Amino acid sequence: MSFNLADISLEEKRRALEELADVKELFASRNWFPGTSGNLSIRIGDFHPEQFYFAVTASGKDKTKRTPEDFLFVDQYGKAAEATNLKPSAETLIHCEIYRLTGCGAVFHVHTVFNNLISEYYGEQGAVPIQGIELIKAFNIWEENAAIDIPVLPNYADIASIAKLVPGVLNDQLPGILLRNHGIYAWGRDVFEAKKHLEAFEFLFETTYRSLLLKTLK
Ligand SMILES: CSC[C@@H](O)[C@@H](O)C(=O)COP(=O)(O)O
Ligand SMILES: [Zn+2]
Repeated sequence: MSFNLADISLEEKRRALEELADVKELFASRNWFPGTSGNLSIRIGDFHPEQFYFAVTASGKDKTKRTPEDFLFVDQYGKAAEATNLKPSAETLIHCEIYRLTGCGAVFHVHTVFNNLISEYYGEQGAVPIQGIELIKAFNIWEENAAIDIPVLPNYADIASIAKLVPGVLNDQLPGILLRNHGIYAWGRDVFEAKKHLEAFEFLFETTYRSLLLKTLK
């Protein structure tokens, strides 16, 4: 089995780029890309763990702007799958690993104040424990008073070293991983689901932060 980027219809590629541009614009309006941080991707075409393609944000761009040079297509190794001067996100290998292991359709990464503070607070522990908050249902976990543990990985400078740790912490039930003092990776079947998951994680981080602070006032 082998296929090329050229085998995927222009219509599907155009739709993926438009969806990415729209969600990028929305997240930018929430100040979710401070200082050019963050990266987004959408998978296109067929999926086989050993071969797939996705559109990803180009590295180092001002992600609050909409330009013709915002995205490029890469393969399962994170290498450009077309002739381009653009460089894929420096963190593309983490997207590759998440796609390879989950077969999901979209991966979103943002740096926010709340996800950074919470990742450091629980960094040593290696996971953020959250229980009994309604929005856990956004992850399709419906039991009453459900408890989740959001994994926190060390923020190595070498992205390949972080990517190697992903299989060890991946949990079928939970579409997200924090990098310590860095940000969150959230994913889903498609853009709608990945966005829903990312929003739920951010809500849970903010709630956890504020509730820890409230407890100090007792
Ligand atoms: C400029 S700070 C952010 C980067 O170091 C990185 O963490 C990030 O999220 C964006 O990198 P990029 O290569 O633009 O995808
Ligand atoms: Zn980042």
